[in-house]
Amino acid sequence: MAARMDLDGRPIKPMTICMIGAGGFIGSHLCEKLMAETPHKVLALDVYNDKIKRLLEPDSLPWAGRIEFHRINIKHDSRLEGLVKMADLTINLAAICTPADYNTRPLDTIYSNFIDALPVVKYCSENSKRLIRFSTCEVYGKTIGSFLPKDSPLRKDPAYYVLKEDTSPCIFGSIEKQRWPYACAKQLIERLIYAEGAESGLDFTIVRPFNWIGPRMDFIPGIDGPSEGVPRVLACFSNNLLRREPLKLVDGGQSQRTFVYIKDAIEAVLLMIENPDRANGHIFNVGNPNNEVTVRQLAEMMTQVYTKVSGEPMLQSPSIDVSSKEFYGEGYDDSDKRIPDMTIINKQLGWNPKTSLWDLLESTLTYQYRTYAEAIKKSMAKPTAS
Ligand SMILES: NC(=O)c1ccc[n+]([C@@H]2O[C@H](COP(=O)([O-])OP(=O)(O)OC[C@H]3O[C@@H](n4cnc5c(N)ncnc54)[C@H](O)[C@@H]3O)[C@@H](O)[C@H]2O)c1
Ligand SMILES: O=c1ccn([C@@H]2O[C@H](COP(=O)(O)OP(=O)(O)O[C@H]3OC[C@@H](O)[C@H](O)[C@H]3O)[C@@H](O)[C@H]2O)c(=O)[nH]1
Repeated sequence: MAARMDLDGRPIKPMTICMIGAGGFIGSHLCEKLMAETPHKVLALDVYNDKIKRLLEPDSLPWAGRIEFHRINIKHDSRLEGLVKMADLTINLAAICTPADYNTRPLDTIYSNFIDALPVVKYCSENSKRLIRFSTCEVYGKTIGSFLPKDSPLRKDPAYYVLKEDTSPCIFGSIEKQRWPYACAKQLIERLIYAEGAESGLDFTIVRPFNWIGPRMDFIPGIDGPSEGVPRVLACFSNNLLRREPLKLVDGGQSQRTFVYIKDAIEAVLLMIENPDRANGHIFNVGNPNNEVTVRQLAEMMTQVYTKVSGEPMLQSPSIDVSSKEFYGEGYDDSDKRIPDMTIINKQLGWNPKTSLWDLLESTLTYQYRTYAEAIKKSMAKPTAS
């Protein structure tokens, strides 16, 4: 492998990365990228490894010896400190991060996103190790514009909705709205890490992903996850399409999101990993401001793309409206609109997303169809117990 250069033209030294949550959606793509394109070594920590199994076996793989899986629950495992010490850099991805869990398991959500993340910060700080912490765009909560009267012309002014790392406030709902423990826990750990940087000199980078989507995201209920489980929207809609059910639009599907292709986003993370001088001390939005849709538009586009990749005809009524109470239960609330400001990541790392929403849905739904269509047909053909 030719020597890799950083953005300032210096050769990049091979490093050891302790990746916590490496078996998840983002972790699996990051491991794949690091194995295929870099000389770095990964200590992959997770409770599951299904999504990275093909990187771990067999021993003849070109990167064998550079990735090591450790089945560890970071809540209670004394091996964690030793693994952080062995690495040059720790990346913490571990979290409960599906909205259906926030209002139904708020305690687990707070523990997972704050309490369980504390020792990782402590070990990095005490041992002078660099930390890349995965936070979320949800720390912004709702936009300022959402509080303006519906007909206010200011709602069209980007100053009232574009989300900037260094100036936008974090606006959450009331305590009864249990959508927000996740965002609040993520915000507090960001503040703690920032304070460790200021007071103890911790080298940190905070990543705020804006709806990264692609293959291997979450699970398909009843196939590789619980039948009653509610994953994030990409997997919910994929499941509906695969089962030929209408897509469920929560509260009319009026909320807006910007979606970025996982492979574009991983490029940004690799730049952070390999350019510490440009990434340390920064908080980065990572998203695609050009891919904004309402959830209703997302449903329409996914239906069209799925029809193309599967060759199956569209349903007569491709979507239905459901209330958030019915879908998520009591206490659900929502972010209205999420457009990332890209100034900081552009200036520091020169990164820009490339893939359009149509193209990323086409490759993702092709993957979903190839991976799950047969298994779903078989499971639906089985007689159900009466
Ligand atoms: N995907 C996105 O668009 C998105 C958006 C915003 C924030 N994030 C953040 O990025 C990170 C990764 O997200 P993802 O989409 O890959 O989610 P994911 O659920 O696929 O991955 C999280 C992984 O962490 C592991 N994990 C959880 N608790 C653990 C513990 N106690 N010990 C060991 N492993 C544990 C899980 O088993 C899972 O494999 C999370 O912190 C999430 O909050 C993701
Ligand atoms: O079947 C569904 C699922 C979801 N939705 C809606 O689709 C939108 C997106 O829902 P997702 O489940 O993907 O999650 P959200 O974008 O709300 O939050 C996510 O944002 C960033 C991360 O930190 C987390 O991964 C998660 O909290 C929401 O408005 C939700 O109500 C539907 O209308 N129908």
